[in-house]
Amino acid sequence: AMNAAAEQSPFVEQVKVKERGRETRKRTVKDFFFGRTLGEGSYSTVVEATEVETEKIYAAKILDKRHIIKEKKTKYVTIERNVLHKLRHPFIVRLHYAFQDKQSLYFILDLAANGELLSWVRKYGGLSEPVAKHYMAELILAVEYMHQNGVVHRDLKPENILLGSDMHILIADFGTAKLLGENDGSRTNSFVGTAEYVSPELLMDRQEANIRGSDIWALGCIAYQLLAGRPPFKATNEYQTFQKILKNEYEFPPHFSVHAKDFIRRILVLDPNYRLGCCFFKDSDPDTIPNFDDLKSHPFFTGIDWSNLSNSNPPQMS
Ligand SMILES: NC(=O)c1nn(CC2CCNCC2)c2c1CCc1cnc(N=C3C=CCC=C3)nc1-2
Repeated sequence: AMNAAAEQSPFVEQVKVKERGRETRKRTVKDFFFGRTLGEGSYSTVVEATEVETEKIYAAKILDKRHIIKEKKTKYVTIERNVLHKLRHPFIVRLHYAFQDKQSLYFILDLAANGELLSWVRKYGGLSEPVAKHYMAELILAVEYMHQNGVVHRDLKPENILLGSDMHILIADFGTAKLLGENDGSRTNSFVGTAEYVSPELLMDRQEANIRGSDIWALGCIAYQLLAGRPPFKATNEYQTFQKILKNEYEFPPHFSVHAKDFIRRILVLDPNYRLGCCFFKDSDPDTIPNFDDLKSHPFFTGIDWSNLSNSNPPQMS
């Protein structure tokens, strides 16, 4: 043990850090070379970033401080940083470093080298059932983990489901996430996701919406889209799309299997009380740890080895 005086000296601090063996030296902008742009947000840009010392390649999400303050988004950025810091899962982009300079915040994240799942769905005009089933299974494990850690994504869609170099998914963009149980004082959920994936209850009454059920509704829309090549509720404008959602107006293309249709039908139910996977909805005790067993046990997932997904080789896209 060290005496009190020794504890205070900065040198000792360094020694302690080294003893911990984790390389926790604070990174700065100078530690990275920034390359091609991967995506632009309203107040952030995502670029490839190579760590000079290790030559490891990451994705750097660079957020403009002045713009965040001007647009009053500091709360969202704080939530995103806390969520990214908290979540550790093979199917969710990890935050490796966070630092700032005078004008920007930097989140150094896993790079998803194979881009958006959406591009693959578009390329094949919809995926085969074995491939769609595999990716829905990965997505269900990732969303179950998020919900069990009190995080609701709120904007799940194929654009935010990325693919790593190993072709496993990496869920991105927690800029719209909500941390359950944190009463941040905001009564209404001011945020609504992307039109095609918004749940009916969120459209009807934001206050009452159990936003975890909204992530599950989005899973139903994504399952449909992976197989059909397009989302179930799509119209010429947002208002028409919302009408289709509220009237539960969608059809299945002929190639959908009986199990695929049944799985999607049981999720795309207007009343979240009767939606597959929303069992937590009934007992309103907020501390119930949600589990997605009702989703995982559906016959659509026959053949999926739930305990080994992140180690398995994803099926060839087709
Ligand atoms: N908003 C984000 O947090 C974010 N945005 N992107 C790029 C977007 C491009 C448009 N669609 C949504 C994602 C990323 C991240 C997280 C971290 C992240 C990690 N890897 C990639 N990789 C890409 C590779 C090729 C094309 C697009 C993205 N992208 C991101």
